[in-house]
Amino acid sequence: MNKASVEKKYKRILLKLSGEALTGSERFGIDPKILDQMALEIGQLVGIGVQVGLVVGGGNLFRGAALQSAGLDRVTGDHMGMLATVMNALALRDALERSNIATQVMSSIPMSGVVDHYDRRKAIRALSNGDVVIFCAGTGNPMFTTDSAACLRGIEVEADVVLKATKVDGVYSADPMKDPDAVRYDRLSYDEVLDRKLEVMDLTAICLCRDHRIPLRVFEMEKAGALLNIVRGGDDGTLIE
Ligand SMILES: Nc1ncnc2c1ncn2[C@@H]1O[C@H](COP(=O)(O)OP(=O)(O)O)[C@@H](O)[C@H]1O
Ligand SMILES: O=c1ccn([C@@H]2O[C@H](COP(=O)(O)OP(=O)(O)O)[C@@H](O)[C@H]2O)c(=O)[nH]1
Repeated sequence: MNKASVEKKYKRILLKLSGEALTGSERFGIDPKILDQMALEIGQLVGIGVQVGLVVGGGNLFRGAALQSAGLDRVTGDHMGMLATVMNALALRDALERSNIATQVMSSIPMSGVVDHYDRRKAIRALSNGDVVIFCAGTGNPMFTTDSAACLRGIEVEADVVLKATKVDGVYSADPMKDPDAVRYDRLSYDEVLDRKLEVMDLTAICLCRDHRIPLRVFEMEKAGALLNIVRGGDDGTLIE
């Protein structure tokens, strides 16, 4: 089958995977079964010629805010959080390469001998060649999140959309994990998310997407086939644009 002939809505995507999604049935760390499942789903996209950039979180290992609550200095905690995303990226690359998917890891924090340093032009070239590129170490700066890093890298590499894979199946009027009466939206404008302070993503990330007019879709990672369906034009989750 000719990859180019497969109908798809997006040619280049930036997929954000939360660190917590990697824990699967475990309480902490990385569940290898989840990695293999993700490699399978990402492989389906590569198989139809979609260019995939990935940003991976670190919340399954460390979060700066949580470390601060435990008494650590916030900036030190954020550095630990960013290093956690590098570990997740290495694990994800391993799973992708075991599935014969060519993958490059680029870190915002230089880490010679372990992963490449982020270089926008090299990233675009790798994506154009069909390699999966995993962007790790967030933005490289404390006080930010990997959601913001995903939107930033998505804008920089000129992705058609940012897809945020998460635990819930879209954006709701309130946190659906806490409020059983919360109502799910199919579509929202950036300003509606900001004005209603819908907390599914941090507001910096939403502002970046609004200012650079890149659409954003929030969807449930555990729903099998959702990712492929979205790339082919399906409407799983909530579209923010
Ligand atoms: N309005 C909302 N709509 C959807 N999810 C929301 C909303 N407000 C808060 N959330 C929460 O945001 C979480 C998604 O954020 P995510 O970044 O994947 O998780 P975390 O911040 O734990 O890493 C969901 O699990 C959900 O409980
Ligand atoms: O640009 C960034 C991105 C991440 N982090 C730190 O890395 C942690 C892990 O990232 P995040 O919480 O976004 O991961 P996720 O919730 O997606 O698993 C954060 O809590 C921050 O401490 C940071 O300091 N700067």
